[in-house]
Amino acid sequence: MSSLPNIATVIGSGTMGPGIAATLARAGATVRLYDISDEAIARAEAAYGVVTGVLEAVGSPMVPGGSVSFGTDLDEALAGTGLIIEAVPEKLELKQKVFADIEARVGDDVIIATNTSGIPITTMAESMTLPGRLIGMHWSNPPHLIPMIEIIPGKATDLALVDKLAEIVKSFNYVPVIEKEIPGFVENRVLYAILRECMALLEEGIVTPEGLDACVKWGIGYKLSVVGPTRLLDMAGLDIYQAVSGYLNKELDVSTDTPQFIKDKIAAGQLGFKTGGGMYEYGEGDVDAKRKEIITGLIAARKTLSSIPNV
Ligand SMILES: NC(=O)c1ccc[n+]([C@@H]2O[C@H](COP(=O)([O-])OP(=O)(O)OC[C@H]3O[C@@H](n4cnc5c(N)ncnc54)[C@H](O)[C@@H]3O)[C@@H](O)[C@H]2O)c1
Ligand SMILES: Cc1ncc(C=O)c(C(=O)O)c1O
Repeated sequence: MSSLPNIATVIGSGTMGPGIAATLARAGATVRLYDISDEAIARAEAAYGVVTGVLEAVGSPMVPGGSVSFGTDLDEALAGTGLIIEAVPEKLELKQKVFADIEARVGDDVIIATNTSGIPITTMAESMTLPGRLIGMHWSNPPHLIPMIEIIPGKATDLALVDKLAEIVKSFNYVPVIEKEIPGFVENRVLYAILRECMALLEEGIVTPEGLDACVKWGIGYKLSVVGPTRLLDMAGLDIYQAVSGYLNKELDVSTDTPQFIKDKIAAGQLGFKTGGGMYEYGEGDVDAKRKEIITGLIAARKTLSSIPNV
């Protein structure tokens, strides 16, 4: 019998919610996707066919009986649910308000998982009636394509939930990575270390955005998609790592704030795909075309990576 609850609820239907909902439905769950915004729900409904097409394309096994329903009624979304995944914007107070609204409506045994990118679970759980039921379940974007989920218990989390959630994650053929709590968790600590250096290199004019993307894609992304950073050190030689890190680590960017040129772009309304401009400019139809290229590339890469051994 699958460990995935029969009914699951996803709270927040923005970038992450719809892909999470579709993945759980594909694994056989009756999923309720909830948002406060009618537009967000309408967008998710309109895009649902594309998302399920992607799951089909990567050969994600389909357990019959799964479905997604879309709505803005929280009581309906939570009725009979066994697993709630919160995916609302990354704001502590908002998430805590959502947990309070949920706790007022569900039984004590319902698991509440949060897709926070890195706010400590312990902090988020402080306002909860039953803090032991909150656990970090960090999906990577796009969630219906990246088959790995970080699982992070907070200080108050009931430890039985860790194994339970890991079994749920395995039930839809994703890899659970269980971690100790630390701000940003593991994936975003590594990603943001890379992004900090990348943004500093751009700000200093050391390389163009196109050059940076090519260098990181081939020099780092391609290799790390096959070997992982730990094995990479064996491949390079620990002596080489010592020699290079000895002079290079002290040169790397250590700034603690978001770079000014990114703040300026945000102030000018340049947020990326969602506003039609960000690090690059996009003309009519360019965003849709880029999204398609990215999804096509991720499907092809996932098929290839799934067919070779873990190194
Ligand atoms: N975008 C990413 O790449 C990514 C990856 C992994 C994790 N995350 C994390 O997942 C969470 C969601 O991120 P996102 O990118 O999908 O955000 P988003 O801004 O794209 O979507 C959030 C959705 O939540 C809805 N919402 C706001 N308040 C709500 C409420 N009270 N109840 C229900 N819905 C509400 C909004 O209407 C919106 O549709 C964040 O914590 C984020 O850090 C994001
Ligand atoms: C820039 C960025 N920030 C956060 C996350 C996830 O929490 C992602 C991602 O999953 O890709 C990201 O790209």
